[in-house]
Amino acid sequence: MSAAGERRWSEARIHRWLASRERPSLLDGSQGHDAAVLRRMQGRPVLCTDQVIEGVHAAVGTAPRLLGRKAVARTLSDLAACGASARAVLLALRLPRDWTDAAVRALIRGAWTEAERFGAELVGGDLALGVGPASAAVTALGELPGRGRPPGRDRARPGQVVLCTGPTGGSLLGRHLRIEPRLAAGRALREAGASAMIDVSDGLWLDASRLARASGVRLELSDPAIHRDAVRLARRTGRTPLAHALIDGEDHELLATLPRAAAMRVLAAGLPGARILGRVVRGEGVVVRDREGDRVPAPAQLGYLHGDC
Ligand SMILES: Nc1ncnc2c1ncn2[C@@H]1O[C@H](COP(=O)(O)OP(=O)(O)OP(=O)(O)O)[C@@H](O)[C@H]1O
Ligand SMILES: Cc1ncc(C[n+]2csc(CCOP(=O)(O)O)c2C)c(N)n1
Ligand SMILES: [Mg+2]
Repeated sequence: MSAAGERRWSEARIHRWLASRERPSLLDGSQGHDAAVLRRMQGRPVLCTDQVIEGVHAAVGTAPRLLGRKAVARTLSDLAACGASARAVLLALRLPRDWTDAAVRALIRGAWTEAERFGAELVGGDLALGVGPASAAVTALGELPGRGRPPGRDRARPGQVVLCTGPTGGSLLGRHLRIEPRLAAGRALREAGASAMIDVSDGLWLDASRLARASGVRLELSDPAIHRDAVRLARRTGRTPLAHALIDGEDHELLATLPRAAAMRVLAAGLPGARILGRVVRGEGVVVRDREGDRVPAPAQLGYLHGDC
């Protein structure tokens, strides 16, 4: 990471640079303090955390700006699965000794720019020297307006349809570094009456199975939308585009269950790329059918599981 003549990063210099940036408007306490005291929000607070590790979530040598962007985007995607809006993020960095000041600043700027794109502010974080690969952990605070029960993984009900906000597969070709957290879609789906939601991070089949298991139902999916990246990747791997669409992961589309009439309304109101993939029935597990209506056999690995790949 360090180029000839460039200085290796120092915590003191990064802190000074952070102190010089504009004060986040959500901050009620002082900037750069031990903890960020925030102004009161109207809705319910929603919290989640996620991380990006070099070599695991992104190839070693990925541009620091993209690491920061991805760390925030994948965390905001979990807020989207609750129908929440993003408000604030914290960024904890573990950085190798040979990174430069410029690289560290690029990562942090990548993170805060991504947060701001969705109306959230970077209000704090942590910096530490790490032995081994870089990692960026993001904790996000969201806000859930209204009073109704938020969507869960455990509230899919027989009779509902299954909706997915976009095509899946082939994210490893580059889309996984430019995740689009579906915050607006998550809010629209919750308002329309989605009772269960999950963001597809580990693979459509695996995440659908999690939703099915938590709810005690079966999901029947047919002819899922295949991203063009899945078709491109299939040419290299010898797998089918459908297999990539079902198991690749890091799509970060939302999978939601809701009454059919509500799904039709939300689609008619405008959710580009979204489509009804199937239905919720009594039973367990996930059944997938291809375009011809033939049942797709479940692969040995339904998606990405740390420790099992
Ligand atoms: N180290 C941990 N300590 C406490 N709870 C955890 C820990 N790791 C995961 N969980 C909880 O387990 C549940 C499932 O975690 P999982 O990582 O599958 O969800 P997720 O955050 O949506 O994943 P993704 O990283 O794909 O967004 C979540 O409620 C999460 O908060
Ligand atoms: C270098 C490199 N190798 C593999 C992958 C693919 N990958 C990594 S983590 C993950 C699932 C989501 O993670 P989590 O369960 O932590 O949310 C997937 C599909 C990648 N992006 N970069
Ligand atoms: Mg998730």
